[in-house]
Amino acid sequence: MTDFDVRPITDDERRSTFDLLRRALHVPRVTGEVWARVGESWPAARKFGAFEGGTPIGIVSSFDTELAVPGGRVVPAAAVEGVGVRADRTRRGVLSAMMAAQLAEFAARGVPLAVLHASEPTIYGRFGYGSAALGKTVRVTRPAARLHERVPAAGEVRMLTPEEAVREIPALYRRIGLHRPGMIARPPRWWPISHDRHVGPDGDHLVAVHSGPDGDDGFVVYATISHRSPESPDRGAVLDVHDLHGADPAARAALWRFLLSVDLVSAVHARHRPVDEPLAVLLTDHRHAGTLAVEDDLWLRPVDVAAALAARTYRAAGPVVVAVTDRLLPANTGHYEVGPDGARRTDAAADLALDVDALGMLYLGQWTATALAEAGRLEVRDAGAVARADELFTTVTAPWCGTHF
Ligand SMILES: CC(=O)SCCNC(=O)CCNC(=O)[C@H](O)C(C)(C)COP(=O)(O)OP(=O)(O)OC[C@H]1O[C@@H](n2cnc3c(N)ncnc32)[C@H](O)[C@@H]1OP(=O)(O)O
Repeated sequence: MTDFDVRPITDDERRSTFDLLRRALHVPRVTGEVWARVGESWPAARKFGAFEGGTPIGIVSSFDTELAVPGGRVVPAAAVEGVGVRADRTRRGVLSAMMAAQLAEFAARGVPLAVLHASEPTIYGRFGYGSAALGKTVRVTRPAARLHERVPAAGEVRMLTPEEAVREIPALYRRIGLHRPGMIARPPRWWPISHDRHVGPDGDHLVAVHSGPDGDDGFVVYATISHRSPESPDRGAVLDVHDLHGADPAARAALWRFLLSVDLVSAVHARHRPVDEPLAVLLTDHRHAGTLAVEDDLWLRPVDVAAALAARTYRAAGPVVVAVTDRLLPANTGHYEVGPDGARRTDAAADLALDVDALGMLYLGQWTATALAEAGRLEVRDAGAVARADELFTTVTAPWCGTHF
């Protein structure tokens, strides 16, 4: 049995908790020189540590962001990151205690939704997070893959210098906007660690920007993995896409056209792309764009169920009453009516019942009520309500986060 306290960390505990996290994720501790550069991106704010005496044994962190929800609204959200427990203190409730403290703090601040990317899909369901957006890993083989002649071709692609990439991409990401449910705003502290480090003067990633009729409207960040060897000297490199965003389909197609035009390349590889990105129909031959995997991408937890349900829109269908159970935030447990004119609490009898993590799965439109019912994750009390819930919650565009954190 371990005796530990969970509390917000202090400024003096930033470095030791950062080191603890890196150890939990199996990456080496940073040197003093690196800490001097990245330390500011690990502020004490929004972090709970678990401590034995004064020694940290666990950490959970988050940052404030905004999340696009179905219907186009962008709502405040907490992005959970930096979760780790010291290897000799796992499986004795340390994470559970930190998650409970963090969720209580989100609820006290009135944050409607929390999101995260999970290192393992088995961890977060018990804390009310549901797998809310999937991402696919694609591989487009070269040199045969080419874009169909009808794919619109307008604008120009230009490569940026490392200095330009650091300077220009944050504003371009903001200009592109959060146009898909699941996309999040990237706060200033996200960029040094997740972008500048890769694309800046010491990084090994390349950046290309697309300019359309109204100026810059898309960018791609990618790395080049050389596959040449003495045994196969002619084998081309693989372009590994790290970040690709475009304001509209034409900008995104132009960036793919650019990637497929780079010489001495045998394949373009991209992880965590939207599941409905129409790569196959952009190409003359579907088979040159293979989906290697479809994985959980964004996990979502309604923190304030009433506010979360009211934030998104619903398609036209008869209303349904959903009973939600939330073990960790019991104030959420209750009945909610959801219809084309919005969502609110109700005393009416429930047509459907589910736990808050399953509501997280339904929320961005990734999973249907039918799928959740078939999997036993949604209890059906009125058979007609499942089809109505399918219609209400469905979105035309698949949800996608597109930001690693
Ligand atoms: C958002 C992010 O940052 S993702 C990164 C998450 N971090 C990592 O993966 C780093 C390596 N792993 C770790 O540091 C730890 O194992 C953690 C943080 C995943 C879990 O911490 P723990 O303190 O062991 O969790 P805790 O003891 O509270 O476990 C609660 C329950 O979850 C289960 N659980 C916890 N981690 C896992 C896991 N990796 N796989 C399966 N079950 C797990 C426990 O068995 C326990 O189940 P129970 O309630 O039925 O008994």
